[in-house]
This record gives sequence, C-alpha cells and structure tokens, in this order.
Amino acid sequence: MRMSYQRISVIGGGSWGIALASAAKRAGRDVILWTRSQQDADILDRKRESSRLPGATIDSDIAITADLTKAAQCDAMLLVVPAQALREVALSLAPVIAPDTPVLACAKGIERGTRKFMTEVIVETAPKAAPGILSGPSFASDVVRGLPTAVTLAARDEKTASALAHALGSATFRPYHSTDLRGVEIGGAAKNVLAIAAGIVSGRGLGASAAAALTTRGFAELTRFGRALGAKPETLTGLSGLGDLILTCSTPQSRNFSLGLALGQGLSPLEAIAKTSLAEGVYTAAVLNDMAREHNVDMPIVAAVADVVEGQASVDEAISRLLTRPFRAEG
Ligand SMILES: NC(=O)C1=CN([C@@H]2O[C@H](COP(=O)(O)OP(=O)(O)OC[C@H]3O[C@@H](n4cnc5c(N)ncnc54)[C@H](O)[C@@H]3O)[C@@H](O)[C@H]2O)C=CC1
Ligand SMILES: O=C(CO)COP(=O)(O)O
Repeated sequence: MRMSYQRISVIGGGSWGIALASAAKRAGRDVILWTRSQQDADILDRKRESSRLPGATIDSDIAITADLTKAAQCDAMLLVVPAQALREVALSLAPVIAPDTPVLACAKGIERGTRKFMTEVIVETAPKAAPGILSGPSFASDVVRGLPTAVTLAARDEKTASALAHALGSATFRPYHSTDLRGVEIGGAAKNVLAIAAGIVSGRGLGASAAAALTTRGFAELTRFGRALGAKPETLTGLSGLGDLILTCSTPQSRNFSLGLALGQGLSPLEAIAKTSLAEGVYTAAVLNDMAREHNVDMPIVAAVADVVEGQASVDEAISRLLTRPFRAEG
C-alpha cells in the first residue's frame, strides 16, 4: 500500500477541480489538472484563470493536460466531474490507472438510473482502484482564494485516509479523515436537495423562522436516511453532513440554494435550471426520494423538492403539503 501521495491528479477542470488543484498545490504536492478537451486545457494553460472562478489565478506549477494516460501517472486521484458524469470518466480511467491508487470522488450526488453512490460507481468501473470520498462545507471560490475550509476525507482504511488528509491538507484546507464512505456521500448528496428547499423558503419570503425549521427538519431527514443505510452518527453530524447542510442552506452563494430561490420567486423548473450553473440537487432529488421510499424512510422535504423540480407539483402545492402534515413527536 502506497503511503506517500506526492503526485496528485485532479480530473475535471471546473470550479471545484481548479479549487482542489490549488489546495493540493498549496499543500506542496505536484499537481496535474485534467480537462476533457484539448481546447479547455490550452485556454486554461495560457490564461491561468477561469470564467467559473473570477479573480482567481491558477498556479503556473499546476500542469494542465487533456491526456488521461498522462493524468493517470499519479499517487492519488481526485474525480471532480458532475455526479452523473462520474461513471463515464471512471470507465475511461480504469485501464490506465495503477492498481491500488486512491481515487477520491469529489462530486456530490447519486447516480440516476442505477441508484448508486459515487464510491459504488468507482468500485464498479475501476475495481482495482482504492475508492474514497472528499466532501464538506467548501465553496470553490473560498478554497481557491485560500480562505479557511474544513472537509471530511474518507477511505476504506484509516491509514490511507489519514495519509491522504496529510497530503492534501494545509493551514487553510483542513481535511478530517474518516472510514465512513457511505456516511460522507449521503451527506453531500442529500444536502443539495435540502438546499433547494431552503432557497425556495427564501424566494417565497417565508421568513427566518421557517428557514431554521426547514434546515432542522431537513437534517432530521438526512439523519434518518443515513442511519437506515448504515452511516455513522458522527459523520452525519460532522462536516460532510450537518456542516455542509448549514452552509448550503444559508446563502445564495450555493447554486442549489440559488436555484431554489429562483423557484420560490416564481420561475419554472426549466427557467430556474437554465439560469443556474450546475445544481446537483436537481438530478439527485428524484433518485433520493425513490431510495427513501425503498428503505421506508420518511423524507417529506426531499419528496416535495423532487415533485417541484420534476414538474409534478407547484411550489405552493409543495409548501401546503408540508405545512398540513399531521403533528407528531419530534425525531
Ligand atoms: N463548486 C463548488 O463550490 C463545489 C462543487 N462540488 C461538487 O463538485 C462537482 C463538480 O462541480 P463543479 O466543479 O462546481 O462544476 P463545474 O460545472 O464548474 O465543472 C464541471 C467540470 O466537469 C466537466 N465535465 C462535465 N461533464 C463531463 C464529462 N462527461 N466528462 C468529463 N468532464 C466532464 C466540465 O467540462 C467541467 O470542467 C459537483 O458534484 C459539485 O457538487 C463540491 C464542493 C464544492
Ligand atoms: O457543495 C458545495 C459547498 O460545500 C457547493 O454548493 P453548490 O453546489 O450548491 O454551489
């Protein structure tokens, strides 16, 4: 088992990929950033900035390539493409990556159709890799500027998780290690759906008390679902669960919150999606709702968001449904 992770490859040249590449560089690693087209690689390499992260500069020592075989020459890899694209990218990587290389999913979502979590997709597509996940309250625009951030980094065994956290960590980017892959990926996937609900509350002008109630009851749903699927309680109350839920339910800086805000202000789902860049909760809502039903977990807020984004209910119908639920014991 390799325990020195000097060469880090970041697969995905979007905002989170660039931010994580910058964090790894700041931690003293040799970093390769892979983008899906040669044209993207050339532009990023020449300009050393991206329209997705205005004002940020990409360190000149970060190598940028569109060659996957070159990017696979690494000690650990971060997969930073949208959740629904992770399978396609991991499949291309599988033949070129060395056995036992840690491959950390950095996307937040559940695969539609298969109902698989991100590390399950890695296990299926690249079975020789060592799967892991990195998730937590962290906006790319904060991380790229070197503002203090803390995340959870999970791998199957503690030594690997700890060594990776040391390799990527610095004073301003602080990964806490864990072996609870499932708990970490549930938090990241569920909070995006709940953040859409929080945005709707804000966009509809329902008030700060309703916002606090929504986030708290949303956390109850996330916890119920996590427990049913074997997550550890401390993961759900940690950075990748409660921490990320608090962040994304509290500010339009979150794309999921801002999509909800647009829905709450009266835009249709199609208009809101067109107006916002990647909001993963849109793609996770229905699959999370289906999985909750399958596992007999009550997730009324998630069901309401799924119905709204899939066009099955209006915002007002969804709100009314939630507010007229029977009174019950807290829990
Ligand atoms: N932006 C942020 O602050 C954070 C984002 N994340 C997560 O990171 C993931 C990626 O998000 P962002 O980087 O923000 O999105 P983005 O939209 O800025 O970038 C996505 C990147 O993936 C590439 N891509 C899309 N489909 C692809 C495919 N089929 N094959 C190869 N590359 C493909 C795009 O070209 C783009 O470079 C999401 O799951 C998001 O939830 C997690 C934490 C923070
Ligand atoms: O995951 C994130 C912060 O932790 C980013 O949130 P959004 O995808 O909603 O912008």
